[in-house]
Amino acid sequence: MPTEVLHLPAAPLAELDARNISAWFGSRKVLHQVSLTMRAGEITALIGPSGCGKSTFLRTLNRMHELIPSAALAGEVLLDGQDIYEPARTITDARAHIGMVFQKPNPFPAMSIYDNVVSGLKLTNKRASRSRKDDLVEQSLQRAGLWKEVRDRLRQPGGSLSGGQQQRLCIARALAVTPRVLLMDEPCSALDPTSTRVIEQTMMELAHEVTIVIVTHNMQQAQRVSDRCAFFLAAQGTPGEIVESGLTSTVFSTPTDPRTADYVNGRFG
Ligand SMILES: Nc1ncnc2c1ncn2[C@@H]1O[C@H](COP(=O)(O)OP(=O)(O)OP(=O)(O)O)[C@@H](O)[C@H]1O
Repeated sequence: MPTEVLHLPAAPLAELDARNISAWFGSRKVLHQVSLTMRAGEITALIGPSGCGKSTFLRTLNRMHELIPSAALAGEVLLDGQDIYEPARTITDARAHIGMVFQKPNPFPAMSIYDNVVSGLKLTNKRASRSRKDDLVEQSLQRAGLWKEVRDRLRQPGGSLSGGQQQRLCIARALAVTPRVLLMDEPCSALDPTSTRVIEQTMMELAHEVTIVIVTHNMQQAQRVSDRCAFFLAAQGTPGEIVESGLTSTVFSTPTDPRTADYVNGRFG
């Protein structure tokens, strides 16, 4: 590994703007005309009770929803003003710009830590020389807050790491393709409180360089990490909608809708 890391340019900060997103599984509509602006360089939290469509909404933001055979979608997702669903744009293109980290850490367990980090390059059809890969691995692991713990064991399998370390490895893998947006679907729900705090710290440091959208059930977490949040709700038998969105401090302290107040105060969900 090189002793000095080239400073690899980060992608410029980008805003993600979802407009009138409706989503279906078969004939069942699960989201109705959801619009939300996720501002550049901020962390936006999606909150709401189970089944109200938060994960589905998140998956529409990088075209993962359309991979489910019965799934359908209406609306637009603008990345810096350009719709990722335009016919000329590909799924691979969307993935290259909008990365995702899942609830359960999912590194390739038998693959080395090093190869896990660079594995995203192949998926997005990016190529890099060996020395550039070395730099990319170091920088991505640093940004994910994992470098110091793994710098001497990069050839060990990803599966040898703890759960929290594996999740930071997944964050490093997502960052290695220099995305402009990072989507995180309950990234800490499988982790202990200490690992959770480390991931939260990592997110807050990353927010200066990449726009972050996180689904969380943890109200304290939403308040600790997010700048803004959106409260989703699906009333009995109806598709999910956003009831209220805004600055997290406002949504939690002085919500305008009584349903938001009930939810953030733990009265349901
Ligand atoms: N692959 C699928 N096929 C059919 N229906 C689905 C599928 N995935 C989700 N749904 C349905 O879509 C609705 C929204 O689900 P979604 O997972 O987006 O909600 P959520 O708010 O993220 O829930 P949770 O907080 O429990 O993860 C639910 O009614 C769910 O049952």
